[in-house]
Amino acid sequence: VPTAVSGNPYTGYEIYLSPYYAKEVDDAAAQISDASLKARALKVKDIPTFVWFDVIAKTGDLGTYLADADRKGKAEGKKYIVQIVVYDLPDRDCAAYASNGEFAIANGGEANYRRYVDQLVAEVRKYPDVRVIAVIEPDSLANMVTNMDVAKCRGAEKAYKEGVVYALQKLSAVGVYSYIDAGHAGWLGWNANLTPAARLYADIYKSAGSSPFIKGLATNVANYNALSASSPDPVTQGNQNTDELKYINAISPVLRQNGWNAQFIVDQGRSGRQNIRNEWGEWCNVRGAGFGMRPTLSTGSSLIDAIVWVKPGGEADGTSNTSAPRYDTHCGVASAHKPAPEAGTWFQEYFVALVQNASPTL
Ligand SMILES: O=[N+]([O-])c1ccc(O[C@@H]2O[C@H](CO)[C@@H](O[C@@H]3O[C@H](CO)[C@@H](O[C@@H]4O[C@H](CO)[C@@H](O)[C@H](O)[C@H]4O)[C@H](O)[C@H]3O)[C@H](O)[C@H]2O)cc1
Ligand SMILES: [Mg+2]
Repeated sequence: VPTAVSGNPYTGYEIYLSPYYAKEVDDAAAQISDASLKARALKVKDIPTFVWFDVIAKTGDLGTYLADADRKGKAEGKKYIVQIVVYDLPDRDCAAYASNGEFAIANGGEANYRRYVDQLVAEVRKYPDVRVIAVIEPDSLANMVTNMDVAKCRGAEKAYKEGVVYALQKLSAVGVYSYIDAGHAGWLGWNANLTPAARLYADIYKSAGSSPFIKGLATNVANYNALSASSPDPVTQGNQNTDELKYINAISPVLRQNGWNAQFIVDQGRSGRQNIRNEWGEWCNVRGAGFGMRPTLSTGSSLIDAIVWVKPGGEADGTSNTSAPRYDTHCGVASAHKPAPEAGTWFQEYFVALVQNASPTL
């Protein structure tokens, strides 16, 4: 079994650029006629994002990316990281509709999920010289903290907890560094949610054997919050944790009290603009968002290993088609950019807006 580095797993490594996202951006830029806008759009190709494994059929692609990163690393005398999102729990996205997944608990979903994890692990095992960093199951455990009043979430509790622990154990055994998704300041940062959240995450960490490969938590995945806001966004009213740094500084000591010295990574892919929402709970294709802080290890906080782009900007959060099976009313609110395609599929107008609103500018 490989040995985990005690420090930041990002240090000394290049981050592999997802060919999947690079192609999406190339195709998007080809549709842009304005020369300046086109040039800015193309710059996004060089910014590392996470590859989302949202269906079991994509697990083979991990081997392709790892082989490519391995070849590049050996050719360039560099060491590469491939950033992935593990995102296929049965009854996925239990409190919403937009990202419901392929596996159902009622239809063998828990066994299918273990097979999905095993297939990812089999690919990782082939390429020991490439480092894999994984964000584990966006929204799932956060929903266990705040949405146990939703029947589908109550019904998913066992599958989510056992599934996440299984993924952590199996991925750690082949040297994958994991950051478990922990919602964001506007979700688990509220007083009522913070301590229950910290207790749950610490329990999961211990249940997974307290592996040193389980590095910590990932926050703000597919959300729009500032890392550190100069002035609080009005929607944060009532929550003293008005941005991700405040949320992290608040939850870190509670995690330590519960036996986990967790580190953090923070998604800033769509955080370039603040004050774009009417309610903090708005999450779907929020209009006015811009590409945010570029990925960096100069995070300004000893608790934060890296600023990252987890949600690839330009891939939709959910369809606005009210007759679609996965239509979620959150994708129909005033702040949601419409018309929008299905979650995960390319949303050209939204991508163009992210480029135009980028801060820092591209
Ligand atoms: O004044 N007060 O004192 C007070 C106290 C407590 C209050 O209650 C809190 O209100 C918060 C909203 O303000 C709620 O947070 C929202 O919860 C939703 C899930 O239920 C999340 O949605 C997910 O978002 C993901 C992307 O991030 C999507 O991928 C995913 O599909 C989608 O489902 C929203 O982000 C998140 O912002 C909290 O639960 C709730 O506890 C409110 C006020
Ligand atoms: Mg989502």
